Amino acid sequence: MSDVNHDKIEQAVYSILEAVGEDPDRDGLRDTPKRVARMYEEVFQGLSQDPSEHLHTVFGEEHEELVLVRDIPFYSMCEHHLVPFYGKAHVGYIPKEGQVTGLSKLARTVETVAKRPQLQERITSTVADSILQTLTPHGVIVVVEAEHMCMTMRGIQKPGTETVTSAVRGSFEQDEASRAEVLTLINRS
Ligand SMILES: Nc1nc2c(ncn2[C@@H]2O[C@H](COP(=O)(O)OP(=O)(O)OP(=O)(O)O)[C@@H](O)[C@H]2O)c(=O)[nH]1
Ligand SMILES: [Zn+2]
Repeated sequence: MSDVNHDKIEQAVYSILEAVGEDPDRDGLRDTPKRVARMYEEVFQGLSQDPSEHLHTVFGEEHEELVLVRDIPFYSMCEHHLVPFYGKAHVGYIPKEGQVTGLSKLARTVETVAKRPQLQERITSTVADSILQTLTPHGVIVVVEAEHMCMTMRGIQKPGTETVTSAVRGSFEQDEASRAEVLTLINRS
């Protein structure tokens, strides 16, 4: 259930259009406040979800070695400028005691966390910590690569720059070899 208040968004968008010198009542803009309200409900739907809720599906499979889902595409909204940033997340973990979750659940966790006003660093650490707390694996590693529209279409205007963030938990923190293995697998084209 979403807590997004459509009326408030519509009023705010109407005011913004007025404030930039547009006529919010002209034909092309008349429905824009409603459209933006629907869009915000969609792109911020993660605010009403718990990222860990997806991870309770476990299979009891005794696999205590690496599971890596790489190249999970995501779209998020920069909390500073409310413009998109987007890219790929790579999620790896080493399950413990049969706590193996569904592969799609890792992508769902990324989706829930991304669909909020966000910082790339917080997406990365929230996904890692949700997996750590829910599945209590030996280790978790999350790498996120993204392009930020606030750095391309405005401001410093540097299209093509890519920001890479990582969060490393548990055994990956000490075990350099397994960390290197995951990074090699992530970068393999
Ligand atoms: N660390 C981090 N910074 C981000 C992220 N998204 C946007 N930013 C940065 O947030 C900063 C906000 O800086 P401010 O000086 O408050 O705002 P601004 O004047 O619009 O900044 P400029 O983008 O440099 O024009 C900028 O440096 C952005 O590049 C993110 O996910 N992580
Ligand atoms: Zn920004």
